[in-house]
Amino acid sequence: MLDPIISVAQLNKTYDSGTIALDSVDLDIKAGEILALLGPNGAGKTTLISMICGLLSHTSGHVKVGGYDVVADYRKARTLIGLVPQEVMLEPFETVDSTVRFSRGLFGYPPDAGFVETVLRQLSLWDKRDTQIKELSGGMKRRVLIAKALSHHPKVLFLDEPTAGVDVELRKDMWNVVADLKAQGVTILLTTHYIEEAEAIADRVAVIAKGQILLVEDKDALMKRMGTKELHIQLQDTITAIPDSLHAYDLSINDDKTGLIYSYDTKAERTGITSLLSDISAAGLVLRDLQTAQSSLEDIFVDLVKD
Ligand SMILES: Nc1ncnc2c1ncn2[C@@H]1O[C@H](COP(=O)(O)OP(=O)(O)OP(=O)(O)O)[C@@H](O)[C@H]1O
Repeated sequence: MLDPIISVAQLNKTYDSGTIALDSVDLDIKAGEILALLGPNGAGKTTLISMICGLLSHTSGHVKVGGYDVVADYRKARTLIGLVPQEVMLEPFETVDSTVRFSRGLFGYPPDAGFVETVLRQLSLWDKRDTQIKELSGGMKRRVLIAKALSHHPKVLFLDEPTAGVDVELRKDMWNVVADLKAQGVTILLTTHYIEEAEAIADRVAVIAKGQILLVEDKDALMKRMGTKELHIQLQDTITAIPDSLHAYDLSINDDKTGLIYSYDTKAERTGITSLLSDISAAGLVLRDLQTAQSSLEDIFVDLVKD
């Protein structure tokens, strides 16, 4: 990989309690990509993000952001990073506008009303600029967290569960915001429990469980490699046993015994569907309906972490 913007090497974290939260983690993130970090509760996602952001000390290993070591060159590395934390931490009596302006100042940037307006408009917060934080809905507060993180022109944005507790409409809005940021060249690392979120917006997917990275792969390639497709064949009459003449096919009877499910590999030269359908009719079974179903990233994820 050419010059990753984030480079994590052999990172370990053992908390004082003895919990091993990260176990030899290696992870490179390319500039401009959206990487979704998926993992069950307690997998180590927040620990990893906090360590990349230099907020938490590590037991051993190295993390570089934009070429700067997050411990030795903390300040330089931190200026490149925008962090949207999982928990909403905002001053309730401040307005949206002052929250974002203040955060920009903290990073040493001079006031720039035009830039702040652009950020607020991008996040559909412009109309709320004079509203106090305490009067905003939960979803709007999350947007303010993003605006705050963007106030100092970060090159890398960390979104820790950006849409937790947000309704479906706002979630899709947020996905558009993330797509806009990517178009501007911002690298994004996002953690999420909504796997359809990763499926919708990520370029690559990393799966972490028990502090270990199980896989990092291009999302489309992963779905192609691990995904299977099913053909659901509804029959005119109920079926209790698969006819002998169909035993060569990977078939099962569906739960309500009204049809067959055929699993096939989309990458194989032949799916076998044509011959299956003619063999079904030769076996005296009458078709009523056909449907295909593709396994989702969620199915793949569950498969990966079930052990
Ligand atoms: N400050 C701490 N002290 C001791 N153990 C901790 C601390 N913070 C986290 N842990 C433990 O480290 C492990 C990883 O936690 P972490 O919060 O990184 O997981 P996560 O993947 O972000 O989980 P979630 O999806 O629930 O947010 C867990 O076993 C957790 O209990």
